[in-house]
Amino acid sequence: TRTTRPQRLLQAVSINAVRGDPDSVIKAIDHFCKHTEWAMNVGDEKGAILDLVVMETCPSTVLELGTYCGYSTVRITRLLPPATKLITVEMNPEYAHVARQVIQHAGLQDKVCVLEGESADLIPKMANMFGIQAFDFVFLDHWKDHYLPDIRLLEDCGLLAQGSVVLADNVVCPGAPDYLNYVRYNLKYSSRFYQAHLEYTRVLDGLERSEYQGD
Ligand SMILES: Nc1ncc2ncn(CCCCCNC(=O)c3cc(-c4ccc(F)cc4)cc(O)c3O)c2n1
Ligand SMILES: [Mg+2]
Repeated sequence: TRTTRPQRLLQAVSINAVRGDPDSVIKAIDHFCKHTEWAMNVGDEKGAILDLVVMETCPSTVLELGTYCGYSTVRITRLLPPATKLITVEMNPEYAHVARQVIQHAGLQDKVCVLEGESADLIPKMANMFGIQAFDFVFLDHWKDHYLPDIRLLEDCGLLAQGSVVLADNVVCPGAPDYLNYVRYNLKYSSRFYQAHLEYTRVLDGLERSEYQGD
């Protein structure tokens, strides 16, 4: 039977990337997506903005919703100090399996926990599962119409604290209008937009950075 796109992406990583070298994994995926087959990774242009926001946040607890093949997981985790942990949620078991192998190829498996399931089901269990109070950094890259309900759920579960940073991918394409409206006009957030392009294309897109101001 035909391979899937994530399996073909993983093959490109195993052939072209150096084991234990996250930057070579990132380069191998971007090369595959630019020259062989488009895939919905955050990509190199938006990825550079993601890097900057992560570095300025210096988070010790990170949550990612929507792992896909683990590209942004590797981008974020490679910037984190040793003691930190990143929890990433993926509901598609096949994507999760590929992501674990991509993350392992990068040598980052000890800093990452790939959780399989729906964000709405897993978020309420996270405080107990991991003994955490709040997330310093959250990257939203799952169903675009789940961004708003899930940021509200994070608030209700007390998983956002003053200074927590939420970065959302694709706020222009495919778009998350209800989410943008909420974070831009709600006094609980200080929000700003980073104009960019849809990964590997010239289509306009962007990231929204929203800092939680506390209850
Ligand atoms: N609730 C829950 N909990 C956990 C979960 N884990 C996974 N999911 C489901 C996530 C399904 C993939 C989400 N990502 C996208 O749909 C996406 C799409 C495009 C795109 C596509 C075609 C175009 F023509 C233009 C742009 C570009 C992007 O950068 C995207 O990130 C979950 N859901
Ligand atoms: Mg995305």
